[in-house]
Amino acid sequence: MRSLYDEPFPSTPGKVKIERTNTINRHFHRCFASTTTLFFWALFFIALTASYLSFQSFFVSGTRYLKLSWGGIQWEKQLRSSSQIRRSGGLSVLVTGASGFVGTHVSLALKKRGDGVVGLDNFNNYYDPSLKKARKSLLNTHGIFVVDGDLNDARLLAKLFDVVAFTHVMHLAAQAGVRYAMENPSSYVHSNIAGLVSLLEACKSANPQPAIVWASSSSVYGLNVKVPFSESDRTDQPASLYAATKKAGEEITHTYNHIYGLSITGLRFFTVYGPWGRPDMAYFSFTRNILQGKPITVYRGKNRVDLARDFTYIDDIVKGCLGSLDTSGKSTGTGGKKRGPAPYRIFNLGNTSPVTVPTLVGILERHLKMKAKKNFVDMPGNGDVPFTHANISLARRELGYKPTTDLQTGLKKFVRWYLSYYGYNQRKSVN
Ligand SMILES: O=C(O)[C@H]1O[C@H](OP(=O)(O)OP(=O)(O)OC[C@H]2O[C@@H](n3ccc(=O)[nH]c3=O)[C@H](O)[C@@H]2O)[C@H](O)[C@@H](O)[C@H]1O
Repeated sequence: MRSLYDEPFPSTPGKVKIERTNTINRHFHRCFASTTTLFFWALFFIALTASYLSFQSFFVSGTRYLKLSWGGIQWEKQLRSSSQIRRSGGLSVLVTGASGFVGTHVSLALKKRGDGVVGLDNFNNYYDPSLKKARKSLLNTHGIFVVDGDLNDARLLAKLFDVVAFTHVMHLAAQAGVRYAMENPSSYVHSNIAGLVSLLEACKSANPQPAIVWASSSSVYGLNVKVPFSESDRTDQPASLYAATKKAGEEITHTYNHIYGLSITGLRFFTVYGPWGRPDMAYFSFTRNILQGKPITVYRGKNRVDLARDFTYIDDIVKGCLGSLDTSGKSTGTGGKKRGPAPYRIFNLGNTSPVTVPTLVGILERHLKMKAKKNFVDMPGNGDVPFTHANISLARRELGYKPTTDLQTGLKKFVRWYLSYYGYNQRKSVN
């Protein structure tokens, strides 16, 4: 007797000869024998897949909701307590990039004088996040709550403005670093362009609208050769993507000032250094390498000319930031509508005395009591500029800005902090 398997499979289900199969197989083939039944099965499988997918997406979004690092009664309580103003005429400030170098110092200074401060930081890993966490702990011990979140999270920003009526935003969150822009260009667009717009959108819709003070950069002067750099000088020749995104930020904030009446102050920081600084910056990485006996690379410009920077100490920058907040003037809009013109300002915050990079190395050698192993290398074409030099007349006049710390003194304070933070006296390794 021939079994079913001896029969060749029919090419068309409708042509199956049912009488030559057993009962079960007959049913099986009948099911598939008509196009109507096929259609039914196809529908059934589509419905099954669709319900699986919708269940999965419900499950994923549910999990995401549960994992949110912000929200809830306790979280809102922390926000309110942190933003509490404790002096008459005080400010309530949202500090973005609060666990960054400048953000930490500005937050502490504001809190110290009785202003309310809430921090926001995404704790990204551009440099050692443990340093950012340590800064966050420092802020916590001073009663400053730092929200773990990203500028591009519009829901989070809306919630922050919902819970606290911030009078000011000190916007310091950014993708920093001039040379890293060639390695990771999209991170500059994400933070310095998209993140900025997301923040401005939230500020424009907030009621009351806060005044905004934000960090631009000396790098916007790019290939400008007129010294010292004044705010009215050319800034349309950026040398790096970092500089280009900061310049774009100046244009974007102008638009929001013009359309929505947001009060805007942009600060062009000149190579800020000091305790709790950024490990990617030259003074910091030079210190680390000198202590570890590793060589450092010192860039040189055309014809072996030394590069120079208008290195500015953190305490001076903090004074400039607070002066800017205090004099910012009000935003004029409500509910996303402009009611009148609002201030739009840009200031240089520098030290006005450029120092060459080899001189910086010499100062570090003296403070560390160790010799650096220097490798001089021609400046690579990676976005660097040969020198920076700030004209600060405008900031002096409008903000009362007056830097008082020279590089020698500032680096001494930095080295003292560095040795203590990394436990270097106990010969703990530094990464
Ligand atoms: O004012 C700004 O707007 C910017 O300041 C800072 O940029 P820069 O002035 O480039 O500081 P930084 O990297 O410390 O290099 C200092 C000098 O050391 C030289 N340099 C650097 C590294 C190295 O290995 N060797 C070297 O010679 C280098 O060629 C340069 O001459 C901020 O990082 C940036 O985020 C932005 O805020």
